[in-house]
Amino acid sequence: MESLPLYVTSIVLWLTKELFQISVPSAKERTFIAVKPDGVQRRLVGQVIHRFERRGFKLVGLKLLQVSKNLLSQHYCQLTKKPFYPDLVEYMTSGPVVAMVWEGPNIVQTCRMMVGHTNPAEAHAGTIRADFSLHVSRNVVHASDSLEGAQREIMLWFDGHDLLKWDCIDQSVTSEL
Ligand SMILES: Cc1cn([C@H]2C[C@H](O)[C@@H](COP(=O)(O)OP(=O)(O)OP(=O)(O)O)O2)c(=O)[nH]c1=O
Ligand SMILES: Nc1ncnc2c1ncn2[C@@H]1O[C@H](COP(=O)(O)OP(=O)(O)O)[C@@H](O)[C@H]1O
Ligand SMILES: [Mg+2]
Repeated sequence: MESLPLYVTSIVLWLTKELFQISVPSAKERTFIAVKPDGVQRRLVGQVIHRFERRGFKLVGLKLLQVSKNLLSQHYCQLTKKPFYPDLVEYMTSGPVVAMVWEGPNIVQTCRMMVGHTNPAEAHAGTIRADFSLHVSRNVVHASDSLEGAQREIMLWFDGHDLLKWDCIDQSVTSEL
């Protein structure tokens, strides 16, 4: 059987989405991920990146930096009253952090699942925190916990110019959705 012309397929696809109100997750959703100082010290950066790459997500921003207390207080503004906050600041400024922005469908929620519970003792096996850490105060990675949080954190840690728009040539089908 001959296949339908591309424009017919596109119109049918568009009509189907409109008629049935199918919501397709945006392939452009972004999240902020950081390998914390313990992860960098333990040379886990490559393994963390590998997890997101093999899942199929796209890296759009990456830098190694020494975090200032000022940046950290903005990043963790909701935690400043917590009893562990002073230790958290000391830990997060104790050495370099690898800051990243990743892109893909449903990425905020998926990365949270891949990172696992805040406390590694409660994280499921197979998550980054369960596989690489033992204690909540040294839990290797940060991942944004909501879409709004991701947007706020990306703007805080990155200059717009440092985020790259590029096409994964193997993902042209999904990027059209
Ligand atoms: C809740 C809690 C957090 N922390 C530390 C470890 C957490 O990674 C960090 C922030 O806590 P949270 O933001 O509550 O944990 P999180 O899983 O969202 O971690 P992150 O935001 O870094 O992705 O504070 C403690 O040291 N003790 C605690 O009781
Ligand atoms: N009870 C705790 N004791 C020490 N550090 C903590 C504790 N809870 C959270 N943290 C630290 O604060 C970070 C941020 O906390 P939170 O945003 O609540 O969790 P998550 O990192 O999972 O988003 C955690 O990743 C962890 O490093
Ligand atoms: Mg958090």
